[in-house]
Amino acid sequence: MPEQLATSPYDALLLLSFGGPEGPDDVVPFLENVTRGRGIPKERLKEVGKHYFLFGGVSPINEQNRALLDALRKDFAEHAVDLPVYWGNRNWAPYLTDTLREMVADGRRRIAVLATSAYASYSGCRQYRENLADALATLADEGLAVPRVDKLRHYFNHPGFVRPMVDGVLASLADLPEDVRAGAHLAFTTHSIPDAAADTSGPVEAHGEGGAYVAQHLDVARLIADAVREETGVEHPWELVYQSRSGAPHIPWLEPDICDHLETLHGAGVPAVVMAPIGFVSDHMEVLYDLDTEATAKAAELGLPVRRSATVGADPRFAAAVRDLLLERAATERGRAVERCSLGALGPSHDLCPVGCCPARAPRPAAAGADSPYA
Ligand SMILES: CC1=C(CCC(=O)O)c2cc3nc(cc4[nH]c(cc5[nH]c(cc1n2)c(C)c5CCC(=O)O)c(CCC(=O)O)c4C)C(CCC(=O)O)=C3C
Ligand SMILES: [Fe+2]
Repeated sequence: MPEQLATSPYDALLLLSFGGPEGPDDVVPFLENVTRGRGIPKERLKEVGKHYFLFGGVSPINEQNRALLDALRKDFAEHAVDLPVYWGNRNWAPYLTDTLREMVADGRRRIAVLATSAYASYSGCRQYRENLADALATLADEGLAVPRVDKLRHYFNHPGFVRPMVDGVLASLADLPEDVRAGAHLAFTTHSIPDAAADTSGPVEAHGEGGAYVAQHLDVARLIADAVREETGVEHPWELVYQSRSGAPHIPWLEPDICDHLETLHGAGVPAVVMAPIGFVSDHMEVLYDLDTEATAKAAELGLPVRRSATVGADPRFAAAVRDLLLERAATERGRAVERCSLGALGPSHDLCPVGCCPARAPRPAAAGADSPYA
């Protein structure tokens, strides 16, 4: 096998995701799983439950992950990457712990993990690492062999993540009525998180206002806006805005919200907006409800033409990026110098989250980082 295709030391890839309900009876238990110990107001939970019921109690996220699994297996098969791909979720079946148990039963000892979250932050990175640590602790309690898990680096600035979104924004612009197209703004959106979580996101050196979370999103937004300008010859003004806020109103979260932003733009005479959900890997419920339903209704009320651009989902270029990240990390673990592909100003992210990266409010064990209790 040629050196660049060697997947050693890994014997499996694990797709680690959020999970979502697959029918009306799943919605409440799913929300209980998501919010356990997180202090989200009851009213907010009732509201979010309604979003799911509006779609028959089914989140699209699981189907999207199944499509991504297919895309990964196809890509690996076509490129002679002989590695089994598994799937486990934080909040719904197939649960992470069950998948890891199955992987151990299959003899997997060294696992590369791809999380369906591209950026730094407690919710997008450390929380997944805590879930991995909890699952490994359960395996250890059951007397099972504890596999080693390595989380692949953040891919927000990998071309296989950015380029499909550039195409998505171009398609949305092309879909706008011609008379408003040239004046359209690009509203890049991501999940709002508490200001305090943003400010401490990423390695300690990146802490400060907005932290790595905001800096990484700004870098991606700029990359996409630049590529769109190159392609269309039109300079579309852009902003990074937020969506899906939860938590108590007196706690500051990242702003402005997309709906307020649409109102501001409309008030300023902007003729059209493309909403580009760069914070998300697939068109899951946060996209379908918060953008396609709520923000789109807001825009209709204002008489503002909007389009929402696609996330990467199961794009073959994203699957190829995952292969690239996997082979890059495998080579690194074998002690080889390897090219680390990235676009933009920030450079490739670290492999191992350092101590103090994206801290939790209440410290808990987290796997796959410099402070991991596991080898
Ligand atoms: C940064 C981030 C991402 C992106 C990174 C990643 O993808 O991981 C993300 C993704 C997602 N968030 C999702 C769903 C939910 N998130 C919630 C709550 C929260 N999210 C937060 C942050 C994030 N969330 C935060 C700071 C909270 C507050 C509570 C807490 O500190 O934990 C709640 C509770 C109710 C509510 O308050 O909305 C729900 C139902 C789904 C599934 C969608 C589907 O079903 O299709 C996905 C992909
Ligand atoms: Fe969330």
